[in-house]
Parts: sequence; C-alpha cells; structure tokens
Amino acid sequence: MTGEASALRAAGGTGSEAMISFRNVSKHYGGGTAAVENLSMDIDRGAITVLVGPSGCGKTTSLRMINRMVEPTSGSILVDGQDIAAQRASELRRSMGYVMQSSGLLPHRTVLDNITTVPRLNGVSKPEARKRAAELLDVVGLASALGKRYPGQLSGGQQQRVGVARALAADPPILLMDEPFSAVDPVVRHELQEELLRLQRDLAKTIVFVTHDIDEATVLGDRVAVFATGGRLAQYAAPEEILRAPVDDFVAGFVGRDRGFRRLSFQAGDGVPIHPVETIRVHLLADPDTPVGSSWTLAVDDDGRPQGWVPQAKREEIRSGTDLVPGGSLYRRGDSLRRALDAALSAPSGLGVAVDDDGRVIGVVQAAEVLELIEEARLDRGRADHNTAV
Ligand SMILES: Nc1ncnc2c1ncn2[C@@H]1O[C@H](COP(=O)(O)OP(=O)(O)OP(=O)(O)O)[C@@H](O)[C@H]1O
Repeated sequence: MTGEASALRAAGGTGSEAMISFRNVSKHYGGGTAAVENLSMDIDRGAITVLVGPSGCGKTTSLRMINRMVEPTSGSILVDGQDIAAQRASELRRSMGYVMQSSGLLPHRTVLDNITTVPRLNGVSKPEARKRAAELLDVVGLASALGKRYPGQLSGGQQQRVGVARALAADPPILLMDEPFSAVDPVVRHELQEELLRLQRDLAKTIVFVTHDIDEATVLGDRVAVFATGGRLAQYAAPEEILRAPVDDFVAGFVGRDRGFRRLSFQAGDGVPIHPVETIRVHLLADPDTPVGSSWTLAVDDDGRPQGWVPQAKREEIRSGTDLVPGGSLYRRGDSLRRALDAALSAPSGLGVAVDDDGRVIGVVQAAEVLELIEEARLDRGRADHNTAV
C-alpha cells in the first residue's frame, strides 16, 4: 500500500477521489470547549456523506468549517484539492448550497425570489433565474403555483423542499445540509429522504449531511461518520459496516439495540419466495355468496392493487371495502430483506403482500422463509470469514 493510500485508509477514505479533505482539523471555542478534535477525513466526490452523533459532538461545527462560516483553530480543509483558507469566504459559499433545519428562507420574499437570490448574485439574468427556479420547484416536487407564495404560507415540509431548491439553484457541486429534515413529522421526513435519494441519483452532488438520527444516517449515507462527544471521529465507514461491526462501545450504543434488524435493509431480498395468494375483487364483497379462501383472502381493486384482508371467520361482516381488515406494509420484488420481513410481520394474516412496480399484487411472502434466508446469509458470511482467515 502506498503512503498516500494508507493515509487515506486511516482517514476513512474509500480510495475514490476526495472532494473535501479535513487534515488534522481542530476547533476550540473560548473557555476551552473542544468542538472538533484533530479531525482527518476524506469526503467522496458525488456521494452522500452523513455526519451523525449525539448533541454537541461537533457535527455542525465540522459542516460550517467547510464553507468557512466557522474557522478552524488548527489544521486545514481542502476542497477539490485547494486549501479553502486561501479562498475568499463569500465566493466559497456561493459554490456550495446550504440547507438548514429551519429552511432559512427570507420571509418577506416569495418562494421564487428566495430561490433566485444566489443565481442573481452570480449574475444570472432575472428571466433566466426565474425559469430555472420554476424547473427546480418541479424537481423538488412542488407545484409551480407555490412559487408566488411567501414562506409563511407553506407547510414545514414544503419550506424544506424550497430550501433544497434554493440550495440547488446555482448548481453547486457541493451541498451542505444541516439537519434539514428534523423539524418535520416522520411521514414527511421519510418522503423528503426518498426525494433526496431520487434527486441524488440524477444530480450526483457531493452532499455532506448532518443528523443526530442514526436511522436517517444509514438510509441516506453512502458513508457515515459517527462523532463522539468532544468532537472525536469514532467511526467512518459504509452504513452496513457501522451496523455490522461498530468499532467500540460508544458506536455500538449509539447505533442502538435493533441494529441487527436495521442491517437487513442492506441485504437484498431477491431470493425471498413469493407464493400465490387467494384474492377477491372488492366489488364482489357485497355478494355474500362469493366464496373466499379457507383462512385469509386478499381484497384487490379492479387493477389488482391490494385493499385489505377478508378473514374467513368474519366473512359475514365484510360487505364492502370499508369493512376490510387493513393490510400491512408492502414488499416490492427486489426490496431488502427488512422490507420483506416487515411486510410479513405487519400483515394481520402473517402473509406479506408482494407487489410489482405498478403496485399490483404478485403474491405473498412469509416471515419464516425470510428468516431462513437471513440465517443462510449469516452462515455464508461465517464460511467466507473462515476461508479468509485460513
Ligand atoms: N459559537 C460557539 N461558541 C462556543 N461554543 C460553541 C459555539 N458553537 C458550538 N459550540 C460548542 O461546540 C460543541 C459542538 O457544537 P456543534 O453545534 O458543532 O455540535 P452538534 O454535534 O452539531 O450538536 P447538535 O446536534 O446539538 O446541533 C458544543 O459543545 C457547543 O456548545
């Protein structure tokens, strides 16, 4: 291994080109608070890197040192190979989108004007900037009519979407995101996370994302940096590795008790057997003579999409779609083992409904069979580790 490669390995880098490098960076505030302590890490180009850790461990300080909102006490930070200490802070900031928890939108400017602020500062003409802003509203999943509203006339989730659109407006290669989704409810938060992953598939920005939520970190991060109190980088690795092999008790405690279950998110569920299921069209429920299966029958709409369950024992009471027993989560072929298991465990019938890309029922999965696959994968890994060891 070359000296450079081993230094990269020590810094937690993958060996792919680093877009941002922290080199022995510390930040001490007055009174001796060590917000960040001797941080060395490489952040991959075009990937999502998540900084995660308990409150006060230096995540925000580290993020803000990248755009020089905070200056390090010692050490250096390189962006694209250049030491940022030698660059003008205002210019550096314009090359980086910044999204924060409280969207940070200017309250007296319309959504469109908020989004066009930075491009206008960069010299883009007003019509051009507005056209791009309207496109960006679409990109982040907002109706163009919202462009005329003021931030106070939007929901929290909508404001965060505008915050993302504004950060993307100047098409910066780097996006810094500081707990951008933590002020919205869990459902909207999940939607925003999915949106970000979708956006990133097209945009391939270098994203540095701060959160204190390990679940959010493992869902979003290509790589996750776990910080410990005192600004110490405790572990920097792919999320699957952090869940599988936390380096110490602190990381193990931080990732939480159900890490074994959460790690299933990284195991493909391709091999899960999908069995046929008895179905009944919802509109046929009204006819008491329509037969149903021996125990549980799945009600579907005319396109074959699941609507709920009919337990045989309650057939008499179920005459329309509104009487159905609600179903559990859905499993799409190719989803992770976690989704497959959750579909089975959350279904009242114990049968996890599997659907195709259009949401039409293709069959059901069973928890026992998912568990068998999990056990096989574990044994395979054990054998692979043994072979590597000998
Ligand atoms: N301007 C400041 N002056 C003095 N101390 C500060 C300042 N900013 C942050 N700190 C301290 O530095 C430490 C790290 O703060 P930082 O905001 O980076 O943590 P964090 O991990 O982002 O926390 P949180 O999740 O609560 O936002 C904390 O102890 C904090 O009190």
